[in-house]
Amino acid sequence: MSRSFVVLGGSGDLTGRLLLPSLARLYDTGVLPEGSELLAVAQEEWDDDAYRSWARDRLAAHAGDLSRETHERLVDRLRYVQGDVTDAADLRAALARVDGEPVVYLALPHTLFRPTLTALAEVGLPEGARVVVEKPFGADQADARALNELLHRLLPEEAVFRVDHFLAKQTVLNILGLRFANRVFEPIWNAAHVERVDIVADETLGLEGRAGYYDQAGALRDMVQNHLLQLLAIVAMEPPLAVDAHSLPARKADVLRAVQPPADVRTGSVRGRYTAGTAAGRALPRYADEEGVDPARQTETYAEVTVTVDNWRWAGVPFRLRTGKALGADRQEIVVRFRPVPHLPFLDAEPEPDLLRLSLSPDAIALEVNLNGAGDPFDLEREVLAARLAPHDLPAYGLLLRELLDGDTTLSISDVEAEESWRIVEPVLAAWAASEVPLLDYPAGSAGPAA
Ligand SMILES: NC(=O)C1=CN([C@@H]2O[C@H](COP(=O)(O)OP(=O)(O)OC[C@H]3O[C@@H](n4cnc5c(N)ncnc54)[C@H](OP(=O)(O)O)[C@@H]3O)[C@@H](O)[C@H]2O)C=CC1
Ligand SMILES: O=C1O[C@H](COP(=O)(O)O)[C@@H](O)[C@H](O)[C@H]1O
Repeated sequence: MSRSFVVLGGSGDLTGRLLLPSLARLYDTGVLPEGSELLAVAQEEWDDDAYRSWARDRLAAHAGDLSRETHERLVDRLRYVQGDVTDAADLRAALARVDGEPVVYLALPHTLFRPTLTALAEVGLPEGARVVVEKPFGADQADARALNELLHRLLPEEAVFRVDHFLAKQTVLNILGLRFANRVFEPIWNAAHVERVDIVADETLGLEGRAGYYDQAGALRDMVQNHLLQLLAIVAMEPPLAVDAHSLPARKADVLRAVQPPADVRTGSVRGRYTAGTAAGRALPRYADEEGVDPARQTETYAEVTVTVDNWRWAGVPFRLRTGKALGADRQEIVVRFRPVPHLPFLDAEPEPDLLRLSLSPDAIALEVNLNGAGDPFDLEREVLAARLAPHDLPAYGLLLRELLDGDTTLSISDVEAEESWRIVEPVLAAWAASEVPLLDYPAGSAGPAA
């Protein structure tokens, strides 16, 4: 049976920049069955033609490498319904327009997940339906629990897909290969050999017109609660029995249960907000002056939190999670820093620690080591053993949508993981809301707030 997508929030940035280009690619590669359609729901007063015209623009901007014919094949299958997704009558009318087993995709601001699922529960879903929920999964742990209860009333857990597109990034999937398909890393992948781990997602992008969502989320909810903790989970988890829907989410859930927030949030976290400046050659206004921002909300655009993983393998190793918008350079990487050797047989040498850099953009893996240099064989020099990863056929969202169509939840976030991730960040959110940690300014284009 063909599957049709009902995208709630089908006129948003996520849909235009990531979902439509990925769907076009899936049509192109024959993964998406010919009869599949996409029904977008949003509040704009558009008809099908107006929506198709918007979609054409988005595809031209974000899927320029695909042919016009491929764009048009998708555009022909797009339809639009104006409605309020929190209103049961509007949802019923939208669902009545699609045949078969729908995939209902909540491409919405997180504050709308609960009212939307409540309305969806009132309407009910046909047998075989699937529901996809974007990140952040709610606003806090209580909200996540309520969302899980609503979802479980509607569907079995196997039909729920909590998306975190970082899991489908090439380097992240390669961490599984690196760790579990090689003999060399796993014996040293523990507190005896690893001194610290840094997980960084710095962006030069600013708000980019997303105030409606971002100003209520902030950097901690937007990136740390989900993407960065998922990266930590993949780096720190125990070996899964198999890379499948049973083992992978279960091992990630285990390690997330062991993660502890900073003992003192005042010293274990930093929050900041950008002021006017130039990032990646673009002049950006103060965040507080961006359209749609309420400065009184004190929304942070930079977040840094150091957590520990209190289990046998990682006791005492700090994991620093850092992300920010409007920074001086794009940098997405995990850096594993190894401890010094127990005895150095080279006199007067003070070598840097070995570093394993897992870069998510570009997708690359590099091991920085100390080797004997040119000339004097007793001098040490820094060398980098590097590999660029072979490109995947599909971008992260394409891969996730393919998994979703196959009904494979290996890369979905489980109900337990979603709630545990909130447990970890909640003390930080509470301390920040109580102004226990100052909101530091940093100029757009800089390296971030001075810690
Ligand atoms: N943008 C990105 O880069 C990424 C976003 N995400 C996640 O995707 C989700 C959506 O983000 P994004 O697309 O950026 O947000 P946007 O603010 O760009 O889009 C929100 C969408 O929701 C619609 N909407 C809002 N309220 C209602 C309502 N009551 N009824 C019907 N439609 C409504 C808006 O339509 P209208 O304006 O007509 O109301 C719009 O289509 C978030 O959870 C975000 O975390 C995840 C990864 C990347
Ligand atoms: O989920 C999100 O991720 C993007 C960064 O993802 P990338 O794949 O473009 O690196 C971030 O810009 C956005 O704020 C956040 O919602």
